[in-house]
Amino acid sequence: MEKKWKAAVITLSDKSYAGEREDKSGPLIKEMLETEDYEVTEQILLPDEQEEIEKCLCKLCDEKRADLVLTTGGTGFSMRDRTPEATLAVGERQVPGIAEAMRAASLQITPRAMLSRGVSVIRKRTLIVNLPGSPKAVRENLACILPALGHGLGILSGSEGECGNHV
Ligand SMILES: Nc1ncnc2c1ncn2[C@@H]1O[C@H](COP(=O)(O)OP(=O)(O)OP(=O)(O)O)[C@@H](O)[C@H]1O
Ligand SMILES: Nc1nc2c(c(=O)[nH]1)N[C@H]1C(S)=C(S)[C@@H](COP(=O)(O)O)O[C@H]1N2
Repeated sequence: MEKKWKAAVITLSDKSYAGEREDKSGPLIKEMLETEDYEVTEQILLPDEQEEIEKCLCKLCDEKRADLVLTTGGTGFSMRDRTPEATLAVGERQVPGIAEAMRAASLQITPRAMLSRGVSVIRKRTLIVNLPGSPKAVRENLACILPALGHGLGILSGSEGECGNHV
């Protein structure tokens, strides 16, 4: 059956891009999305280069018209971590609640959750969400937001009008 949402996944990792470490986080996101109502149409691996990240995000939103773009990696304190800056640069509207929810849930697991600077924004009809880099963090953060994403994507795409008080 055709999936409802078109999703793209970008891994930001200098090591994986250089072939020094297998990217496990991008494929994990794809697997988690595909157990739900998402088709992952693009899976991309990039180094932590802000300009490249911005170009890629714009292309996925403006040309490919993805409903959802999930990034993994580059949200920490390392000097080359620029994913939030690139995301904010292309975003038209901020969605702070998604990052707030992920950090709140993750803080129940590890105090290091506060070290992720990840953000979430809307550009045109696409929602972009930054996830941290490790597969463990990806699993925990994505599990936290997945139950609410579909409703937001429905409103963004115009296929769902009202915001009812569903649990
Ligand atoms: N894409 C990934 N695939 C598998 N493991 C990852 C990935 N990204 C991060 N990790 C794991 O999470 C740990 C911490 O993530 P962090 O983003 O600091 O990695 P890093 O190796 O410094 O990043 P980079 O690849 O950009 O140099 C890494 O040491 C690695 O074990
Ligand atoms: N749920 C959850 N969130 C997490 C973690 C984790 O293990 N679980 N790791 C944290 C750590 S150690 C860091 S440094 C930040 C940033 O990760 P990044 O630099 O790989 O993007 O995410 C944090 N968020």
